[in-house]
Amino acid sequence: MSPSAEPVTAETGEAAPAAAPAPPVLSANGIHRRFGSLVVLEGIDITLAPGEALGIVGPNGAGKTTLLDILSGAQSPSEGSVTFQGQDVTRWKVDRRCRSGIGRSHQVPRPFTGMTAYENVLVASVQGGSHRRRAAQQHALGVLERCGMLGQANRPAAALTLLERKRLEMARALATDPQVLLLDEIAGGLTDAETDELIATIEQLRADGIAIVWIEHVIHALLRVIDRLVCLAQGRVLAEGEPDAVMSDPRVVEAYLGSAA
Ligand SMILES: Nc1ncnc2c1ncn2[C@@H]1O[C@H](COP(=O)(O)OP(=O)(O)OP(=O)(O)O)[C@@H](O)[C@H]1O
Repeated sequence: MSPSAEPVTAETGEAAPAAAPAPPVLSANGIHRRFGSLVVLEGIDITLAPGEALGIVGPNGAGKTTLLDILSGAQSPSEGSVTFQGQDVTRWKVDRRCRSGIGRSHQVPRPFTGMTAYENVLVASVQGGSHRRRAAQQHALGVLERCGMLGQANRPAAALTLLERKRLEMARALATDPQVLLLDEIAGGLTDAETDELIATIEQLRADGIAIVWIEHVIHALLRVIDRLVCLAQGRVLAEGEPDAVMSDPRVVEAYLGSAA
């Protein structure tokens, strides 16, 4: 046996070439977004590997939600493209991207308040997923269980606590069977104990192989889950890479926390 850590080929005994990294499941390529003369995003390139958890931070107004809107199809870029599983999906609307495997939670949960938690997830399961009626019912119950919401299945959405509404928001996104889940400030306003519960759920989704893009101001929660971090400021990528390194980058400290180290 070779003492080298490199794999060797049987025929030649030479080191085998390293396996190529998996192509990104989702990428934003040269994204610009303008509203009239206001430039909100200016040449953003990001990639998400299969099963990866990518965090996005940045000061208020940096363009984070606009970028998530462009990834989900809620907005079109002024320039640039979005690629999902190797396909250019830039012109695809939200519903088509959703059915194809891009799920999204919103900063402000938007359940149908007159429906129960179960009915909310069922609607998402039927409309966003590819489930027929009976399968959709089973699927909705499974998703509620995955999000720790089975006990609240029959409660009206309007009667849920903040944590439960956030869980329901995630469940509605999951009901569409996403391969990529886009989370927009899901931890805001929760207690530490509630944040722990939410993180456990998100970690389980990761363990199930779902890739995640997570925008968050609650940095300590984000850092417990993500593999890689991007900091946006004034519509540009200010820093990108290993999360702790990005958070201690002096440019990030100055831009995001508002004070030089
Ligand atoms: N529809 C719009 N028309 C005009 N300006 C907009 C529009 N949507 C967003 N903006 C502006 O774009 C900038 C970026 O907004 P965005 O919501 O993407 O920032 P953000 O980083 O998510 O901020 P926050 O952390 O406060 O949620 C802001 O200055 C905002 O006012």
